[in-house]
Amino acid sequence: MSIPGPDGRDLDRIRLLGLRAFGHHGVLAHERAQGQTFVADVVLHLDTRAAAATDDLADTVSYATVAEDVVAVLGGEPVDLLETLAERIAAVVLAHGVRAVDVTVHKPGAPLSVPFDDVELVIRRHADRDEDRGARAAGIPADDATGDARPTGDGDPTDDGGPIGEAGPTDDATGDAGRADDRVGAEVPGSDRRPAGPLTTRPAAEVPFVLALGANLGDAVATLRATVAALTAAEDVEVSAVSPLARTAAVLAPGQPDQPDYLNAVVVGTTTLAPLELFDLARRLEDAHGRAREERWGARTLDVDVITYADLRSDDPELTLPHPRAHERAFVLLPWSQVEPDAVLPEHGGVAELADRAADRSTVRWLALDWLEGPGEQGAR
Ligand SMILES: Nc1ncnc2c1ncn2[C@@H]1O[C@H](COP(=O)(O)OP(=O)(O)OP(=O)(O)O)[C@@H](O)[C@H]1O
Ligand SMILES: Nc1nc2c(c(=O)[nH]1)N=C(CO)CN2
Repeated sequence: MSIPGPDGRDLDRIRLLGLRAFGHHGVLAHERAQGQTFVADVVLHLDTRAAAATDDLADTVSYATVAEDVVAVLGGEPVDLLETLAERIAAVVLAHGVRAVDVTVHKPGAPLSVPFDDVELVIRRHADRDEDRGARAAGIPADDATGDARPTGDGDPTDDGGPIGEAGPTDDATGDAGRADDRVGAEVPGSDRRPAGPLTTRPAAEVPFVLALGANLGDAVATLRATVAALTAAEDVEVSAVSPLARTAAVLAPGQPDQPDYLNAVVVGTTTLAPLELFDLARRLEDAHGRAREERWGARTLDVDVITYADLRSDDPELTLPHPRAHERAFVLLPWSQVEPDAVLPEHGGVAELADRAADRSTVRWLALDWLEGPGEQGAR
């Protein structure tokens, strides 16, 4: 069934049917141990008119890449429920920039005691900002969302109380006008639901960003690889470099129980997404890999932090820029300095020098330079 687009006309659909992979999902021990074939049908709802006019793949979604991402979830980290599997598939597909997706997950080998042909779960998910925010509100404890639970002295953004996108030291008295070239782009559709401002404004031209990835639960290498692949495939995002993979001791709050080592990497690139759109993409990728948000600095399947977006400064607790703790984290600074040796973190200084001074510097060990391909190390510990 078609869905109306923003102009009221029906969206088009790309249907990928019978995508399959051998997976280990299920509640029962033998399902986890032996595995079985899982099948997915995905229907992408999008407007294909621009691509039809230009005949250019860049104006639509590459169904081949979507298919690879879906199969990676089917054959990836085991989950108990078809519901979880379908939700993860929806999240990786939405990360490609389609407006909505229908996901049908089939489990023809389900452990039933009666004859049957198939078990199917069908879900529809929208890339609608209200719904994104609803899901986020449901998944994140209030403390976490406001930053209130952060220890004192680590840059709690709520202490600063400044306005969104407060002008930084590089800006003159004209504030945002000082960055006019970067900030005059279109408002994000639906941004009326968030206060209009620099965080919801798309740049007129591509701007640089830095993302930090971390994982210390599950098959961390596979998760990080899939995340880089999804970022590379994402609409309006150009990945220009990915750092070597580092193995790092978990940096914990005082008294926090020990955790497995992390695998960390940094992705740099350019984007025409608004800052909060880039942040939402990061959140969707975390959700796609089953990120739980129960404990601050808890062990996690995937963390994607926005470290910098152009030269934007923001004191908004939802998206503080630059990331308020990046300057003291060797697990961010060292990988970043590997791909951008001369990078500077506004207000703090050269990234390579900051890395050398960071308290966790000695715990960072390089695992692999070419970790995006090949067998890699399985898991963080
Ligand atoms: N630059 C940023 N990147 C990612 N999250 C941010 C940023 N600025 C503020 N936040 C907010 O921080 C909150 C906690 O995010 P997250 O769960 O990723 O934290 P964490 O990884 O446990 O800790 P840390 O923020 O110290 O890395 C979220 O509500 C998010 O909106
Ligand atoms: N080594 C390491 N430690 C952490 C990390 C991380 O990515 N790597 N992330 C945290 C919260 O974002 C807390 N501690």
